[in-house]
Amino acid sequence: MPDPTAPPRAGGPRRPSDAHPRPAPSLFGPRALAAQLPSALRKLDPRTMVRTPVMFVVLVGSVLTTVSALLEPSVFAWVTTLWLWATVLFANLAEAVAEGRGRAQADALRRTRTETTARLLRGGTETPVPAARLAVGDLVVCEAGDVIPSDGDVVEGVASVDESAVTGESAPVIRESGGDRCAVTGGTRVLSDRIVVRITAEPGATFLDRMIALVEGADRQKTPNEIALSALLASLTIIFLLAVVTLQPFAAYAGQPQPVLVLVALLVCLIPTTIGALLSAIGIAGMDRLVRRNVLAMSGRAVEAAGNIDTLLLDKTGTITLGNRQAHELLPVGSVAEAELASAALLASAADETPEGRSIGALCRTRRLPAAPPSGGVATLDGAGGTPVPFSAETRMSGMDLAGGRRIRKGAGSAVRRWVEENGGRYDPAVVPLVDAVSAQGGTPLVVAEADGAAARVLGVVHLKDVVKPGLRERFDRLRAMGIRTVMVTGDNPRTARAIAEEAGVDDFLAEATPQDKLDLIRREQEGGRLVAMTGDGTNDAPALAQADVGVAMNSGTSAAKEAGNMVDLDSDPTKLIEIVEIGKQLLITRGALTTFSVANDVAKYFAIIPAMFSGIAGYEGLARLNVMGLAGPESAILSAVVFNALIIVALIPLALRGVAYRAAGAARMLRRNLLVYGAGGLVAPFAGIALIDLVVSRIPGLV
Ligand SMILES: Nc1ncnc2c1ncn2[C@@H]1O[C@H](COP(=O)(O)OP(=O)(O)OP(=O)(O)O)[C@@H](O)[C@H]1O
Ligand SMILES: [K+]
Ligand SMILES: [Mg+2]
Repeated sequence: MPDPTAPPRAGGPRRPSDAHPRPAPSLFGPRALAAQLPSALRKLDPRTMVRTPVMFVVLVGSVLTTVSALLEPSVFAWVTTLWLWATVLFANLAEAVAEGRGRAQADALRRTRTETTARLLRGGTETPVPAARLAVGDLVVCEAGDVIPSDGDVVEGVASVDESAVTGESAPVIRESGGDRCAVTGGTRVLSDRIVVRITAEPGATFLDRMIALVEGADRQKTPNEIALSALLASLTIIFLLAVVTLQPFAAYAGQPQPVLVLVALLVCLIPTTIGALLSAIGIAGMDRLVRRNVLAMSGRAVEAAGNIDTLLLDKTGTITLGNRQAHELLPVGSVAEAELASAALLASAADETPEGRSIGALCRTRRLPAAPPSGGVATLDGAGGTPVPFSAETRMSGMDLAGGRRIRKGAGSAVRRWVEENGGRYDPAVVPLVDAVSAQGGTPLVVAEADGAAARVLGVVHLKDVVKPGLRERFDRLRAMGIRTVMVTGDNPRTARAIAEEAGVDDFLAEATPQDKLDLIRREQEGGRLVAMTGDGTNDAPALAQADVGVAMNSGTSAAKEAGNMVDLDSDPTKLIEIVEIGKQLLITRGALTTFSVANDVAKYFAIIPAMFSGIAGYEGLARLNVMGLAGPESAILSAVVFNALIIVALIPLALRGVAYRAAGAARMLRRNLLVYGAGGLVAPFAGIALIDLVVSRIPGLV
């Protein structure tokens, strides 16, 4: 058995710092681009392309120009056609590169998902079965050295577990039955001791499977913002399509109908191909940036919401504190002897599988109190037997009804007070200062009381001690600077809550909160139009995690919490939300910046092509004055615009994947700055770029 008084490690003292993000596999060099060429070619499938309407139009255009080049071959026709195909390919390349990074990680994860044999426990005997045959509810035994065959909850025992296969963190963590640290992940390895695990995942639907699907983007769906933007881009495309089609009668009237090739080139230059090509890559890259910080976002929608969070709710135990509340001292009330209190506390914990319950036995053992059980189990019932009353977050009590009629309870002061009074007793006022003293130190007081036939009475207090995670204050200060309000919610009493809230530096707290209260608090915030993030680890946090716009479950928490949230933090660091918010904001800003750039870009290209198309037509000499760039000739101008339009996609892939630089201060100011930089840049870049390309293109023999 690990020493229960040893410093806890579960999700704990890993510094809540700028933990090093996982290194990104090779970035966007020419080699990385070339490596993704095959996947980019595979994406030419029209069924895939049609999901991006803008690029689908370019694909159709490329087919049209190919046909026209075949019918009326010329150097101009073929070179332009080639560059139109390149445009489509570059768009696919952007997406392929973005996905490629996840794929490398998925491969690495797959390698850890080796074939394991589980030790299935049935009727007290063990049978070896392949992990893939385990069903939900099966019990399996895992001992030191065993790979845990599937996800589950520890129902018996305590063990240290190496979770590095999943989290990348080599320090072992404690997993134990009963509390908020009972969940184990398939593919991780038990380092010491023996645990019995109840399987909670269907084969093929384990956490590791989900993680692989996630980093691969297997079931990626467009987010609401992406859908809205796609719709906007699609309507712009239709408008320009109509504009280009109606141009033909004018040109014909002027005596120079334009060839299909030129019309397609014009259309492709006008529609927002840049953002159309990069949109999905931007979204994938955002998810990928989270993964590299050990956060698994189950949906892109959650990442977007994170960019706009107003309120962050944090659960106290296990999230703000290390989460291993341990019995630290026994405070008998009045004339009660310490041994009497110890004996009652032990009986009340005899069947309490929570870490708090078990720690009471451990305390009595280290203090060598007479009632302490010799070893192993928590307490013996002296053969008397009894009915355990398990702990629940609703009642905030646990205890035992002994066969002889004696009933013992321990729990939160307010809960035990009610119980004592309901059982005809008087809540001894002498216990109040004891409770307050424990609370003032940020500890959790558990009041112990008994009822034996006659009136109930209070015996004393068990001081459960917990430690606030280091380094939280500065991180909450940073959240405040980002305009995010932090609220701690806890089932503990208001005094304890206040002490911990002050020590950790949160803005506000809610004490004596039941799971329903947590849920109501989130709903209230949301009704005010605020977006709420919640960080939690316990089963009783699950409803709140599900209700929150961003629900970040600690990996150290229960499976219920991990199922309910839309993100899992593998480092179990409550302040990870800072990074999550930054990545969300960066995603939104990047998308906005590139959309601005793309549209501004297209406007500029208009001035390159229209004068070229109409140049040389009698009666339209005036348009030639619009040829501000002084391009060599109509063909060269059109081709240069098409080439620029294609190259700008490749040039912006790194920006789309890396995201625009994000600084915490003033999101509104940043937005304004970006509009200026990317809007003005988008207008100017094509003029310079097209003029330069024109210099090269006009030298192609046979073009003009
Ligand atoms: N094993 C136990 N037996 C009896 N009472 C307990 C036990 N564990 C906790 N309590 C009491 O119940 C209260 C609520 O505990 P719980 O762990 O549900 O808090 P919570 O809602 O998860 O909040 P947080 O985790 O943020 O502290 C505690 O403050 C304590 O007084
Ligand atoms: K374009
Ligand atoms: Mg909790």
